[in-house]
Amino acid sequence: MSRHKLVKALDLDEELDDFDGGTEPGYDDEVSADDKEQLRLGTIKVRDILGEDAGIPDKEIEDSLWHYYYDIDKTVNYLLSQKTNSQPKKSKKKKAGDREAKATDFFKDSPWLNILKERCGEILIEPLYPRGGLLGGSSKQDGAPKSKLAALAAARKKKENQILEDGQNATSSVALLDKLGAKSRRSKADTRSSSSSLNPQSVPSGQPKNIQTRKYPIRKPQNEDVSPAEPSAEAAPAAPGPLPSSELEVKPEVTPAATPSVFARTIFGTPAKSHEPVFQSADSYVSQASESHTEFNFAGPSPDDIVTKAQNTKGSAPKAAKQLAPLANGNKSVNGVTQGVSEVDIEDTKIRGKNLDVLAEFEKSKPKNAANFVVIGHVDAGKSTLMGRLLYDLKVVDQRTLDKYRKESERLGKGSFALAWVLDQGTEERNRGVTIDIAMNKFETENTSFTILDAPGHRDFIPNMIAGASQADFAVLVIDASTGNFESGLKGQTKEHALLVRSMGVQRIVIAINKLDTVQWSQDRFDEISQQVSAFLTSAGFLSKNLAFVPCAGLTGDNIVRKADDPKASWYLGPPLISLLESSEPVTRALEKPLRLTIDDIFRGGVQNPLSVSGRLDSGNVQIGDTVLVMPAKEAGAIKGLEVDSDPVEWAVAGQNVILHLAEIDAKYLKSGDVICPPSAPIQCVTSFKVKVLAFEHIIPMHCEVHKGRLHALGRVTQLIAQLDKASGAAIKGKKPRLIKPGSVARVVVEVDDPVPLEQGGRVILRAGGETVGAGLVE
Ligand SMILES: Nc1nc2c(ncn2[C@@H]2O[C@H](COP(=O)(O)OP(=O)(O)OP(=O)(O)O)[C@@H](O)[C@H]2O)c(=O)[nH]1
Repeated sequence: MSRHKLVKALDLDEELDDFDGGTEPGYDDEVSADDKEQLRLGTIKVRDILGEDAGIPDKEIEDSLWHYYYDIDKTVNYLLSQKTNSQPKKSKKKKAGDREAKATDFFKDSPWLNILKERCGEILIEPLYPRGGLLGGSSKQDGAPKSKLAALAAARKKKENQILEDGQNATSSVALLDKLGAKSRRSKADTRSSSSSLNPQSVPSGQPKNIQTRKYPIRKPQNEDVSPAEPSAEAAPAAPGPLPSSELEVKPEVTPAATPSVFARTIFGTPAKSHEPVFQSADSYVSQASESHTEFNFAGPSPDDIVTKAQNTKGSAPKAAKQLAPLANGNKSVNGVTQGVSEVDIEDTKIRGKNLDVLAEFEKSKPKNAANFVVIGHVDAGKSTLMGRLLYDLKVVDQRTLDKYRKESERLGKGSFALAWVLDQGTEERNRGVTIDIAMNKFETENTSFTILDAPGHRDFIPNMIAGASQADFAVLVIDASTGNFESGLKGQTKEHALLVRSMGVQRIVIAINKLDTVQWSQDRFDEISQQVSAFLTSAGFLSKNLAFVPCAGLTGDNIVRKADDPKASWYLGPPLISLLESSEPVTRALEKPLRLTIDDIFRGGVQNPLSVSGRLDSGNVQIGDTVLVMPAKEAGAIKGLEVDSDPVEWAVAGQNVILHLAEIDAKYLKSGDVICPPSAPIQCVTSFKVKVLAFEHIIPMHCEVHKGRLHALGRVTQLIAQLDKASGAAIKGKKPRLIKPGSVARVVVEVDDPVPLEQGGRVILRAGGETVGAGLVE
């Protein structure tokens, strides 16, 4: 029997939300009747395999069954190895070796007890940018740069000051910066297609307007199948600079990292390799930058450094942002962090905003309904194709672009992926025919402004899927209806994705039963799949009224934006997918709460904006001129510019996807997953927290990864405080639990190595050994 049981009857609202915890921890540790029966049946099966004369007492068999969660094969293997090892030993050395083998054998199926040290690093997703001072790496100690790359940056800055003192003219550097092609990383798709061959009358009343698309960069998580991209840090030794290359940090080979960005390549001198730019229109940018970097003198200050410095000097603006007091004596407590923040006197920013009443402005603006939806489902269910079709039929993507994709994909022998290429823009994604990271695209209908978050279906990229789902208001679950594929998908990521989005608070889900062309639009097949999926989703905590099913074929466009053409589909009288999307409820915005923005991406927003971050405003509001705090670095900075959906604006409110152009803060204090908040109401950073967790797998004290949006932290479940009653949420009295079974709810303590910004009510996902083991609410 596998340990990986399916989780049934999980009503997360009931189990996680609707109770305020029990009184005292406790758990009835006695073996339940169910367990006893499993042990009895298991013992019979093990005896059958081992034979009656094996000479192993029942107790030993039961212990092994208990350890292996009743897995017969593992139990038999273990008992056989025990038996072999208990033979008389020939020598002392052999004895020691046997003991070691026995222990290794015993734990070989317990991944959390057998994690190689180097794998601990592997399970984190590397940010797109190289860490260590230039970008990323928000944690710092005693104000000193952490890595040698940071030292390289510091040395460069020192030299830059020298040059400025010598009266070097910054103007030429601006020109050089222009030459380096510091363009916006965003690509705007052609919003007005004139040449679409599709039937324009078929587009429903909700015609798209003012449509923009944006592709997020590819992050690359651990994945054995994917040929590892060149780790970003590897580029460092090649870069000339004050430090000898041997002294620079080189990441271990086991840590696959994202391909260096154009910016990183420019700075570090790594030649652009097989990876194409992430954005549609960035080809010229890459070649320009690649050419330029060869002429750039790395020993001197970077053009941006010079420009920024010159700007600061000109405006006689002293550094407004201050480094906040480090944690006193390494005190890692929540209070320590908060106190550290409150003790710091943050100077007012020199950037002058209009000091608007943002909430009043928001009310005045009569905002359009906005919704983010995440597209989830098993690998190859047709998610990207479906979204590509949606964008094409809505004329977000024009005919010429699609023809180009068709030609290129056919050349690679992947002609059927042409529509998926609208979203999958990374070279590796296209070569392999799989989505690796969230692709973000926008489109508007008459009533609503939508943001699509196309998630990868492959199990190796679940962390990226989690990042996308954390920003979603509702989900579109895509199911491959073709023979055999629905069944394998259900066992695979269909269920896991659905459980994950529910755990992250998503309540509404549109189910696109896709590829119905492959089963001749069989109504029976549609009904069979709808019933099974509906049963699972309601058991996972979705209300029936929040489920909507549509039979469709992304490849042909039937029932996506227009009704199906195929006469075999005439039995379906309901609306196409676009109408179901449009019926989504308006987003509830946490306008009154303090500002919280989890950083999704950090990039160079252009010549005027050397440091920009993107993300969704979880709560509160911001405006130009605001001073903000970045946690956990505890660094303050100022907002010098703002964009909402790629348009420059004065202010932004919760629920909007924004780009903040920052000033008076160094990029080295920022990384994906960090939180931007007001200095007056900073988010707490913790190294230990209690979680009310719903177990997807067995949970014992074990190593795990903590995921919250783009935040990933290595940690451990250190205590199982109590198992909780699923109905009342009260702690079950008795001894502390030894393990939490799948489907149970428990209160556990999780510790992480470095402080992470987390607050009560935050939803986290716990993963271990590449599996999602639980989801919970931070208490
Ligand atoms: N016959 C048929 N094939 C489809 C349909 N939709 C997608 N496909 C094919 O299914 C394959 C996978 O499509 P993708 O869109 O890449 O699937 P995906 O779910 O985005 O894949 P990942 O993001 O990598 O998980 C491609 O070959 C598509 O052409 C459909 O409606 N009918």
